[in-house]
Amino acid sequence: MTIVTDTRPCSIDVVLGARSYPVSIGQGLLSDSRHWRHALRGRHVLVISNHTVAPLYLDRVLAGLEGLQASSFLLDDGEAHKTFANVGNALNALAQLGATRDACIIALGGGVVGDLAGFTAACWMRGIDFIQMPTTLLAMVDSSVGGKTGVNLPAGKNLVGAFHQPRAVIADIDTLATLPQREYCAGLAEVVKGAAIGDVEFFSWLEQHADALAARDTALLIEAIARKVRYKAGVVARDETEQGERALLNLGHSFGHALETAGKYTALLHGEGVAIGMLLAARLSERLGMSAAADTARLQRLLERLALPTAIPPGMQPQALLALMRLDKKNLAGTLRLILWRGIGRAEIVSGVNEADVLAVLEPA
Ligand SMILES: NC(=O)c1ccc[n+]([C@@H]2O[C@H](COP(=O)([O-])OP(=O)(O)OC[C@H]3O[C@@H](n4cnc5c(N)ncnc54)[C@H](O)[C@@H]3O)[C@@H](O)[C@H]2O)c1
Ligand SMILES: O=C(O)C(=O)C[C@@H](O)[C@H](O)[C@H](O)COP(=O)(O)O
Ligand SMILES: [Zn+2]
Repeated sequence: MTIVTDTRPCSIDVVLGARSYPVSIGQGLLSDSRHWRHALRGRHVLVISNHTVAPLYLDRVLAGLEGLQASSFLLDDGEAHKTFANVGNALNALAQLGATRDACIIALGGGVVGDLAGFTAACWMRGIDFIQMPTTLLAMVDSSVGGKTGVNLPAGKNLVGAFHQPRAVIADIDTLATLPQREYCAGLAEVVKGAAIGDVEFFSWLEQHADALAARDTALLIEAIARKVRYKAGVVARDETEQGERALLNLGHSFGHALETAGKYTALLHGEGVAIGMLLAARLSERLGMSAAADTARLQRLLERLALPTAIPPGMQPQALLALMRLDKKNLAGTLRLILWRGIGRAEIVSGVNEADVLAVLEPA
């Protein structure tokens, strides 16, 4: 067993030419504005957060904005509020602030806040700066990195959006102290996803340390965040706008997004949908002769040890889930295009997947 004890801050670059940016991971980063204030170019700053996170951490950020014209815009909490209407409300807050083109939005919160704030930044005056300050594990390891921004429609997840990269990502792991355990575990699902797609050694490392990670060991957590961010940064640098390889980061998401939508964004957290979705993708891959049952079993065991759900919640109908999957953004020419699995560390984009095979894995066992 490898022993991990290093808790020093670290920084990982997302390399995208003139739009490159650092992802800083460590403790005490929000309170010490020397870590992020240099990324602000103009005078106007709008901090977008929500009614749960703002009472906990907004004062730390506002303290670092002294001397600037800053205000905040708060969302109600939850995935159901990642809407077009709220982008409109946030844009109005920018107008009220008198934000010029050198203004900056700071996204302080989880993936919902980050996706919506990033999209708002992409829209205001056709694009202004934004900084991601993720406060959930999921946002630290995934949504704050890579520039996918957007909102949901009643018809499905993330159907409207833009690629718009942040100027910096500041992941202050002190904020995780207040994160509920269920949300923490949902973030671990996106860590497992990275390993399942592209890093067999990382997958074994997660198996080795699953219990300590679930118990939030600080040094292991920093290492896990850094490894996942490094992996994602590499994929994004090679394929920023998902012309190819980046689609692999969607392992489990065609199923997962359908599950989240079917649950009206309240039954399952995003990471939970991804956990179940990865297993369904693994079972479908097995059915198509692409992967072995032993790999599916290893994936299921790891997810269970991280307290993640592995079964479709009762009452969700296979046909209804399939209908939602038909609207997934990866599909082309009216056929299903899914990310399937060749076993631990290897995923693949597969076009023209037969709907009968998908239905077979959606049926209750
Ligand atoms: N853009 C991307 O690449 C990308 C990647 C993955 C997920 N996503 C999106 O991210 C969203 C999921 O993000 P999430 O899991 O962070 O959910 P979330 O933003 O809803 O946050 C989860 C919950 O934790 C609360 N919270 C946040 N920080 C907290 C803290 N420090 N202490 C206490 N409570 C805190 C929030 O108020 C919320 O109730 C989904 O909309 C998903 O589609 C986007
Ligand atoms: O960054 C990516 O690329 C991802 O696919 C990361 C996913 O974990 C994330 O949930 C993303 O929002 C899904 O994107 P979408 O294009 O399927 O909406
Ligand atoms: Zn995701």
